[in-house]
Amino acid sequence: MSGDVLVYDTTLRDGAQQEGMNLSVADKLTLLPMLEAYGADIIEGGWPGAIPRDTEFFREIAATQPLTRARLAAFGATRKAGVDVEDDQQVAALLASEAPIITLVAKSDARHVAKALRTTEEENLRMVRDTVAYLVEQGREVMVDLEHFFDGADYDRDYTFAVAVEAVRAGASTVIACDTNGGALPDGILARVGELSALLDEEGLTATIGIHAHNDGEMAVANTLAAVTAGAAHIQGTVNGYGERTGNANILTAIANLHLKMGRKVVTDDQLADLSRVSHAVAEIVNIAPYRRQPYTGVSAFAHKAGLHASAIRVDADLYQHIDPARVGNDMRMIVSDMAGRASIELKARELGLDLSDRPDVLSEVTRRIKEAEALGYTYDATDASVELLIREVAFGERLSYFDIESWTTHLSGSSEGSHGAEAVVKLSTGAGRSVTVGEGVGPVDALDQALRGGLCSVYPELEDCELIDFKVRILDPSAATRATTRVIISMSSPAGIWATVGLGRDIIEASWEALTDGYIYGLFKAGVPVR
Ligand SMILES: CC(=O)SCCNC(=O)CCNC(=O)[C@H](O)C(C)(C)COP(=O)(O)OP(=O)(O)OC[C@H]1O[C@@H](n2cnc3c(N)ncnc32)[C@H](O)[C@@H]1OP(=O)(O)O
Ligand SMILES: CC(=O)C(=O)O
Repeated sequence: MSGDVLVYDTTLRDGAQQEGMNLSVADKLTLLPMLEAYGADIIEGGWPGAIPRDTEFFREIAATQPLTRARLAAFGATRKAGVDVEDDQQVAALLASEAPIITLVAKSDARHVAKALRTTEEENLRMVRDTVAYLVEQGREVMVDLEHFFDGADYDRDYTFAVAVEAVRAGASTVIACDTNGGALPDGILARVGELSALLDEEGLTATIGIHAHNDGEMAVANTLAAVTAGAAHIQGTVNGYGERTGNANILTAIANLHLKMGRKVVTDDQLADLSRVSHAVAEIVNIAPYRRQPYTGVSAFAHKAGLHASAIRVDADLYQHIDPARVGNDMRMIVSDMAGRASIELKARELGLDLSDRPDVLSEVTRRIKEAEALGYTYDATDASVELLIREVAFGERLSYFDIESWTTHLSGSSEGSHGAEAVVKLSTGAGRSVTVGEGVGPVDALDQALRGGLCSVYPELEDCELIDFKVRILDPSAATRATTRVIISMSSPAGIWATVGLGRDIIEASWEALTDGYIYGLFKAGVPVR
């Protein structure tokens, strides 16, 4: 354990219970170093014996021993009612997993014992006792997830607490109070965890108390922190809060709050500074787009849009941020929009490497043009490349110039049987002369892109590696039907990075053409090609 609260990661088990998440064995193996990187002390790998992929995962780990620091936990249930623990196939599978830690889920709500297990309260206590004692005898560390602990305690406090005591008496190192249905509030968590801690003391029992909180009331992180305040020294959660239904406590947010706000050294400073990278890397592997507004690690977590904020931030960044974003590996960003003031533009320019602090005329002109353009329908929130082209144009008195477009045309051919594709012709001139290029594509924008690339790449080979990776269309005034204004945002990538440009037009082709030409201009600029 790096600090005074142990971090137990259940991304690979409870995280994988999220709707739409489907982790292969290879995915789980790829995620392991990421979970270790942010400072997980224990990684729960899944439920061997229940889920064939998890059985395979534990086999792989036993064979390859990939963990460098964290310990591995296998998750499973207590023995079945009426079955000897030695004969329970799922308990046997937990042992076969070779995981040094086994986390058992035990019913701790009397209603679940009656309705879900359909057994007696006494038999459930025996199931807990037998399974914990047996696994401890076999040399495993055993932790017990007290399922529905908080709801159970509200219904029949004595029974819920009796299950916890039974687990500790049988040898469990840790009992985890679970808010399985995710509806608890911090006050209740604080009280119940405090009572559990006091009860274990009264009984002369020693065990770590843990917390496992679901997010159904959007309280999972708050509840986790409340439990720590009440004496929990083991927190469970998942990267980015993945998990069953609305998810689990986001372990990254919980760690950042504990470390930076509550003075609990849960991970090292270096691990803390890796939180943002891990959040995004894990999102890539599980194939779920990162949540931009995720606290601490989201790309918008330290992004400022309002002009008034920017004007104060220019003097002191801490005036409008709750922590220094670098502590969690994130960055402050300025967003330029019609809410910008001159300070926003100055800070954005600084981000781009331009000092405009003594150019009030430029700041005013860019601000004016941004507001005017946004009123027409342009958007600059997510199109930094268009913002940079505009700032440079105003600051240096002319647009970056690599080519002149003489004309472009495109047409789509079709018949009653459907569309047959599109063709475009682009006539342009560069320093190397005039060219006329034909492009063919699946649609008119694709054809225009092919023709433009064709004309440019022969002169600027730097564009060979540049590709169009995303294309978003928005009709701004749909009530105007076919006369509506269309906005297109195009994203491009090259070895130099990813950038986005915006175009506006009376139709999708005109809007795309503007975004496309700006995209290539920016690509040439990013590649360091000198202007004409
Ligand atoms: C709160 C949580 O998120 S816990 C984690 C939940 N995760 C999962 O359920 C994912 C993996 N689960 C599975 O693959 C399957 O549900 C299995 C293999 C565990 C069980 O499958 P099946 O044998 O077909 O049973 P089924 O899923 O229908 O019902 C669960 C059984 O476990 C019993 N059970 C539930 N909790 C416990 C427990 N803590 N201890 C012992 N038995 C339990 C139920 O009473 C039920 O028994 P029954 O078959 O005699 O009615
Ligand atoms: C164990 C578990 O996942 C829960 O109670 O929510």
